[in-house]
Amino acid sequence: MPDIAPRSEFDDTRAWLRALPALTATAAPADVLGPTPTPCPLFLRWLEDAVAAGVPEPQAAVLSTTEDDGRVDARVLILKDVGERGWWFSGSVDSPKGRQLAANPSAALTFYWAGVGRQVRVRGHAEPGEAPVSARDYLERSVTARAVAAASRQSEVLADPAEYDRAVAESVARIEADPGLVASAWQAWCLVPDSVEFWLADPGRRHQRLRYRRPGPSAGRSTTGWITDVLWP
Ligand SMILES: Cc1cc2nc3c(=O)[nH]c(=O)nc-3n(C[C@H](O)[C@H](O)[C@H](O)COP(=O)(O)O)c2cc1C
Repeated sequence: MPDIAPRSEFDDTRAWLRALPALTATAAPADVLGPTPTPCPLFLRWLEDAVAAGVPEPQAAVLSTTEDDGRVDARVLILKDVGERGWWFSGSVDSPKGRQLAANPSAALTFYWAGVGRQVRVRGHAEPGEAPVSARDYLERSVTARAVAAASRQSEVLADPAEYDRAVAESVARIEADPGLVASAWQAWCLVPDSVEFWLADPGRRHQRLRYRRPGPSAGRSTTGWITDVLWP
């Protein structure tokens, strides 16, 4: 990141924001969008590229969901696994996101890897994973992370911070007494995609976009289950 003058030296916030560099990644190798039969291997290749380029926390993504009244909600979380079935993430069924997904499983995951100038958008529906998958995910967390997950009334108002400390301490004690304990609300979800878009920045603003989508019932011609389209930038 080049040296940028502090915000106070700009006329207004707008001017400061305009001065911040964006899409600074250098051009990618020509074959970087070479399509694979399904989106999963291409995603993994891109994720490997992001890791190799030192992109911080490339496994973090924005999960978008909707509320009952149609309002959109979104938050960052961690990608737990990827395979041909879909993109896995986890959290509490009692959290707002858990309730939103139960009411409407339509969801999207958005990855942005600035260091390599790439974005991936995964859209589809979230399926609750099988109980052993959720249990394994929970048990792989640290004791503290398990205790917080078990104790937390996530996203509710915390009136008294001492209440949090008490609840987590009790939860740690329960886990230490029974290390195999799995919080009943912990859930792994699989975002089963119907569309996955790969977006590649170009220094000359001729960005490249490749979208995979599952054909509708009438199309029925794809051998892999996916159709690819190049999109206008
Ligand atoms: C880098 C990062 C990783 C996170 N990972 C998770 C995660 O894996 N699962 C989760 O439930 N929340 C995770 N969070 C917290 C969520 O962003 C969010 O605050 C929380 O899940 C409550 O969201 P909700 O009220 O929409 O349910 C993470 C936050 C950040 C910034």
